[in-house]
Amino acid sequence: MNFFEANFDGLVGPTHNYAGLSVGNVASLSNAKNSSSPRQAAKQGLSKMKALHDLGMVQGVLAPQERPDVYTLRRLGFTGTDAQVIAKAAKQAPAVLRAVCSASSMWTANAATISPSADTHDGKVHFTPANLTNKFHRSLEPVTTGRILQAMFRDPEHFAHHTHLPDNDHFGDEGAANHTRLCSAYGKRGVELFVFGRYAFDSNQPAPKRFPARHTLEACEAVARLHGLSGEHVVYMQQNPDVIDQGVFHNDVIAVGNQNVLFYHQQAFVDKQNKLSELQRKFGNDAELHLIEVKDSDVSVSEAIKTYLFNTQVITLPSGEMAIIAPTECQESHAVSSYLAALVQQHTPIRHVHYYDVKQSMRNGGGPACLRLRVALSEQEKQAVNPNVLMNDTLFSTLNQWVDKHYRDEISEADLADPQLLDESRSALDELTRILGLGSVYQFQQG
Ligand SMILES: NCCC[C@H](NC(=O)CCC(=O)O)C(=O)O
Repeated sequence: MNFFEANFDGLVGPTHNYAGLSVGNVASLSNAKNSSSPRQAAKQGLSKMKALHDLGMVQGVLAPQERPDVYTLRRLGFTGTDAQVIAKAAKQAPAVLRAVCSASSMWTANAATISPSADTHDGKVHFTPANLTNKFHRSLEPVTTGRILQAMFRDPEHFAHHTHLPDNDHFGDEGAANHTRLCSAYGKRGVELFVFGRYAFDSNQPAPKRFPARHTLEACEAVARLHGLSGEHVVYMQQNPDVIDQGVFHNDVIAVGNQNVLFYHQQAFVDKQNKLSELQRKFGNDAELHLIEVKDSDVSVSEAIKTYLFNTQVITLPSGEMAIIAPTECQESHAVSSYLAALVQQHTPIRHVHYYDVKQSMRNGGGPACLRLRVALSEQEKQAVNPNVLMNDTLFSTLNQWVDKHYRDEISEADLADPQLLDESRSALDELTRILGLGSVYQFQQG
């Protein structure tokens, strides 16, 4: 049977803005309060999806969330009509309003952790939405994420959905941004590498001092249990606390893997040699495991953060060769573009580099890899996916027209208080659920 990896990219929502909400994420803080372009952001994302589709990849779309989140504002004590709730929040708690307007669900690498059927105890694909507890604006995502994933992967014969982990920092879970699956082939049992930032129940262990470690070991272990993974095929690695303190808020800012390639920075991990040996042992001998380590002397951690060299997608093309999907920021950096030009000449499976402009997302700290959620599927499982969410030429033009119809060219901080924005967002999403055949996944549709 044919197996492959499908990428589900987050469609950028109509309220995309720069609110400086993510302490520890350098780009988010440095672009705080700049004006944004939701229309351009959505189109940049769609162009990347279409480009991957055109490269012969299976590409899907993950719908955005309803923002502003007036339900959360009501839980926080703001009352009246929806317009009054927004007006009161704008006046009394502008920082809270900014948070409930975030379009952060676009970074679907944080939507969930997914284990393909070859790895799980019951031969189903398992999904656990990430609770994203560390940031208030992101903690609003998991319930709707779970509903959207269920509307995309409906068939219980093939897909098992779990509830997100308990909403507490002890089980802080940032999803697939901290999860990498290595395997000799997509249909073969792989090694699932879970990367965490700190130990929740042991304060003697290393932890960052300046910026938060969002993801705990205990969350990783819980997801591995829920998905029925065998201990012999799981590796837990701690992220180097010093790099978290420099702004590496997720592992996918400093490492990325695909099949038999792990591409990472010299400073990415604690106890690196031992952990890489464990990974090599658990990976087995079916294929050669390529551990591509980037040295400080080639690319510094700060250059990696600035360019998002590791927030690239490493994909296997239909030809079997691998390509790196990189943001144009990598092309603009001499150190990084020359590193990549040399890399594709070496003896690794990575043979191509493609650059795409996702600047609207990059300014909030989200590169190509943040924008996608990977799901390894068999042909039969793919047949069971809601077909309306899969990218093709028609869906690409339908979604571009939909963006043109509903999205603003520009949003600044003051616009978030405009009650019209809620109406615009709801009519856009209502139409989107019809385009993507999702049913009533949003709270405003549930009456
Ligand atoms: N995987 C990339 C995630 C980026 C995301 N940025 C944000 O939420 C910034 C939002 C703002 O500041 O407006 C985060 O830090 O979780």
